[in-house]
Amino acid sequence: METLLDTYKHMPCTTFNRIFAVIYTCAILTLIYHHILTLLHHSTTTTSVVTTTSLLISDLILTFMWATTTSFRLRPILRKAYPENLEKVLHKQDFPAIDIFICTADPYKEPPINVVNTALSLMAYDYPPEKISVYVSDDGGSELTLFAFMEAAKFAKIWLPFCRDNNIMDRCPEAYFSTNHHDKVELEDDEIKVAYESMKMRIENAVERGTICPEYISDESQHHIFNKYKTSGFSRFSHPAIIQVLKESAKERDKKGQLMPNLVYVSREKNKNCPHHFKAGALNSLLRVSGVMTNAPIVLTQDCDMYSNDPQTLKRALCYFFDPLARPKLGYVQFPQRYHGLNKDDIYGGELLRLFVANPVGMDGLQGPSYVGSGCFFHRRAFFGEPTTIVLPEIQELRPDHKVTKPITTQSIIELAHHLIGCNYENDTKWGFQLGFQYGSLVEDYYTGYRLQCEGWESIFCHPSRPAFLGDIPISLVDSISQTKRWAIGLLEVGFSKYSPVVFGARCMGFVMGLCYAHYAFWPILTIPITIYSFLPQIALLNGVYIFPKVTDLRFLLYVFLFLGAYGQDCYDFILFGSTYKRWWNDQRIWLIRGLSPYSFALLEYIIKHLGITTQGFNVTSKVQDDEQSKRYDQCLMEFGTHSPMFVPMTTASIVNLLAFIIGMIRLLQTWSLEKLFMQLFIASFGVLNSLPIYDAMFLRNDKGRMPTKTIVISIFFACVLCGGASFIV
Ligand SMILES: O=c1ccn([C@@H]2O[C@H](COP(=O)(O)OP(=O)(O)O[C@H]3O[C@H](CO)[C@@H](O)[C@H](O)[C@H]3O)[C@@H](O)[C@H]2O)c(=O)[nH]1
Ligand SMILES: [Mn+2]
Repeated sequence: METLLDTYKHMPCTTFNRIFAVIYTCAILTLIYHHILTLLHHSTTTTSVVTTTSLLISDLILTFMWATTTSFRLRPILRKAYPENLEKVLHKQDFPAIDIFICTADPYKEPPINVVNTALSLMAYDYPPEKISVYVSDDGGSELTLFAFMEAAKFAKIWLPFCRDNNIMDRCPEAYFSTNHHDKVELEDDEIKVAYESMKMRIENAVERGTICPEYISDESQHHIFNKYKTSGFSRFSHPAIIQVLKESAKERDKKGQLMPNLVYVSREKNKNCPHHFKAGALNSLLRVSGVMTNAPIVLTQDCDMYSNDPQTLKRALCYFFDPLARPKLGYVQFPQRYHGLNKDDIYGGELLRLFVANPVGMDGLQGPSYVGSGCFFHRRAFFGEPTTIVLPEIQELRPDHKVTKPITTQSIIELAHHLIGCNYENDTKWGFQLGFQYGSLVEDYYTGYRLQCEGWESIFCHPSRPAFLGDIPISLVDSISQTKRWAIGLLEVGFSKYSPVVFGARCMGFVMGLCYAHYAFWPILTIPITIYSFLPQIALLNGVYIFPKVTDLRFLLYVFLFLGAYGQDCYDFILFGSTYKRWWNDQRIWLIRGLSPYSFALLEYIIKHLGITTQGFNVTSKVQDDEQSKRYDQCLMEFGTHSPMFVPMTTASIVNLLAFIIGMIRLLQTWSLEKLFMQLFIASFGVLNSLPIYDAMFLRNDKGRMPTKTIVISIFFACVLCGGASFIV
């Protein structure tokens, strides 16, 4: 299909994917059939009943996950937008206004200078500046963040005209100054660099001291604002609402006399007795504040570390909003999350290629991709009910079609805005349920996108070759798996709710879309098959029990096909979407690690929560880079450092696999017969191969990121208990 603004085409692999899916399904059914036969007719001892049942359960779960993955492969499409044609369709004065939301939550984990960089890169979009409003939500309630943005407001005056006049691509100052190829613009460049460095120095200095140097505060009004943060009892968990308009488009011009975007700082009221719903709560506050101030029809949500890497992105997104043929009920346009600073082989699988690229391409051919929290342009209207029936907010000023006529600094507007972000404002309203971003899951992004699509909204995946946004990735193992754990808990909350994708979702959106969403919702149950396959065959081998068919058995070929088929197709996807073999290998390893640790912990915590014992918070991922740690990350070393219970399952598994491998090899040398041994020995060897970086961290390295002795001791203990305990039972 082709229009002036965009085109799309089906991926050539579609036919192959569909045929392969049919063949693979037959193979799976045969295997399951054999498991059941074995269970009914050949399981005579308790051990064999237990092992066969475990394998049956594992394979059923793997089958389910395979089916959900396949739903992404049935109709993948690739799109292309032509932002250069936008003005042929739409006069410049008719370009819509946009409200950009940036969330930050902790000045020590999310350095304000980085948040400022993100904001500047977005303010500098190639777009009429007076139509852009940037709203920053500070859930950290910190004057350090406010101070950083006051500085940014000043710096923007020279940065925006500089980018515009020289047509700069890297509009994030930090990214611009850390590359060296800016030839033409040297003189001005130096001057701006000095201004940037001095701003950076002041902001970092303030963060380091934890307070703002008096000489940085230029006037009385600023003093007055910062005093708000010094009142007694003020903390990030308990403080009044603070809104500060740092730049008002209508009043201020940049150094070259052009209009500038609005820039508004918002820190919603917090109170220990009021649930604040983490990021979803912050975003709903911004929806309301921006509603009364500017009420732009287009809204962009952005994580604080995700800076813009391409000034055309907004126009690119608008291509879809203004193409009536693209999607009639378009609710949002999602760009993938991409990252800067990944190490060469991406040791923690931080690229998340499947999650952020391959799967969305697949969903794009259906009803559209899920929402991933950042880099997503929404129709404001999508937050107010189904495409055909609007859900009205409690006050007229918040309606998506309300026209704002007064300047944003009007006293009555400022007062109303403060009121709208009070702790108790949302009580007895529809916010978080029928209006705005959804509450009730730690992955508010996934859940919100899901519910929007259930309501009938469609979405589009936009994946230009130059990344639209670039963000930070966790560079230590514990950060990476803690993030996965938080996601997993959030996903379970959706998976086992009354809105579960397998039932509710499939009914609203159709079976295949339901399966796509179910793929994520039930991610964490992968822990069951992965844990069983990481321990059971190995422990059985150690005890001389053989639980798989012999090499000469036909069923052996079935296993070979199933294994190679799944791994092969996964690898093929990786290469197809432009990654490398090594990255794929690391990704499949981290898949195993996630199955062993974060998923199992998530499942456990989810259950504990449902017994009403505790609740989980949103543990913000650290975006601070420790130099030594960064160096090890760049060398692709796995970072352990300090003990975490989450390291134990993976380490225990690596020890058990090593033992099984050694004993298996000894048995092989003694008997020279591979027939019965082969499959279990193969699985153990595969485990060992995957555990190489773990052995390295345990025994060979002596840098600070090596595995702590405590983890080693605990893991060895568990390994002994497992192997010893099993031999006792057998
Ligand atoms: O109470 C909170 C907690 C977090 N945040 C912000 O949410 C964003 C994402 O937090 P981060 O720690 O970076 O989480 P990630 O796991 O890296 O983020 C992914 O997963 C989140 C859901 O768990 C989504 O919200 C994000 O958009 C998505 O990028 C950041 O800008 C935070 O400042 C808040 O504003 N308030
Ligand atoms: Mn993040």
